[in-house]
Amino acid sequence: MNTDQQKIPQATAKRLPLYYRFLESLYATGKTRVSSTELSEAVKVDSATIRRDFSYFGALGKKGYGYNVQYLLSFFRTTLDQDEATDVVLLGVGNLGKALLRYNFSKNENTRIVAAFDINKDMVGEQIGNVPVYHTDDLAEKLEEHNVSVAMLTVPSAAAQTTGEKLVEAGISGILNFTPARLSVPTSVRVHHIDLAIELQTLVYFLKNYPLDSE
Ligand SMILES: NC(=O)c1ccc[n+]([C@@H]2O[C@H](COP(=O)([O-])OP(=O)(O)OC[C@H]3O[C@@H](n4cnc5c(N)ncnc54)[C@H](O)[C@@H]3O)[C@@H](O)[C@H]2O)c1
Repeated sequence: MNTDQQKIPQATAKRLPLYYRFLESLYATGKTRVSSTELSEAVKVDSATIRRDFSYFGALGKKGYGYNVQYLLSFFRTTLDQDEATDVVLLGVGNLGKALLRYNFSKNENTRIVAAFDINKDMVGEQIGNVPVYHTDDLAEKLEEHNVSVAMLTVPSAAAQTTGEKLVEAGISGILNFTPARLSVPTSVRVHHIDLAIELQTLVYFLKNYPLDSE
C-alpha cells in the first residue's frame, strides 16, 4: 500500500478490493462511467458510504455523470499496489488448502500463491494448481527465496499457534488465518481472521433482524 493510504480509514480500505474487482469487470465491458447507485447495487454497500469512501480518493462524482471508471481504477491500482504483484504462501495443504491452491486468485493477476507447505511427507514434492508443496522445515529458506511477507494459514487449529510462530520467525508480517484458533503474535504482525461460521451466523442474524424489502 502506498503512503496516501494512511489517510484512508480502515473500513474504507477494506472495501477497496471490492470496488476494484467490480470496476475492473465494468471496464472490461467497455463502460467508462458509473453512478454510485449502480456501484451500490453491485457491491452491496449503500451509496452514501460509497460517496464518502470515494471522496477520500479525491474522486468526486459529478451529478448526472457519475464516476470515471478509468480514473478510479488507476487510483485503486496504485493504492492497492495492484501494479505490483503480491506473492503469498500457504501452510496446510488439506481440504481447504488444496481448494485455495486450485483457485489461486485466478481472477486477480496481482496476487498469487507461490509456494505451499505441509508436514505430510506424502504431500511434499506435489504440485497443486501449479504450486509446489514443500516441507515446513524449508519454510524460512523458501520465504527468503520468494521474498514473501504474507501467508495463508489452513492447518488444523491445534497446529495454528506453533505454525504462526514459525511464520513470524521466518519474517512474515501478515497472516490470513482460516483456522478457528486465535493467534497470539507480536503486535508488528497483522492477522486477519476468516471464520466462515461467524460469517454465516451474521448473515442469518441480519436476515432475521434486518429483513430486506422485497419490492
Ligand atoms: N474445510 C473447510 O471447509 C474449512 C472451512 C473453514 C475453515 N477451515 C479450517 O481450516 C483448517 C484446515 O481445514 P481442512 O479441512 O483443510 O483440514 P485438513 O485436515 O484437510 O488439512 C490440514 C492440513 O494441514 C497439515 N498440517 C498439520 N499440521 C501442520 C503443520 N504444523 N504445518 C503445516 N501443515 C500442517 C496436514 O498435514 C493437512 O494436510 C482447519 O483449521 C479448519 O478448521 C476449514
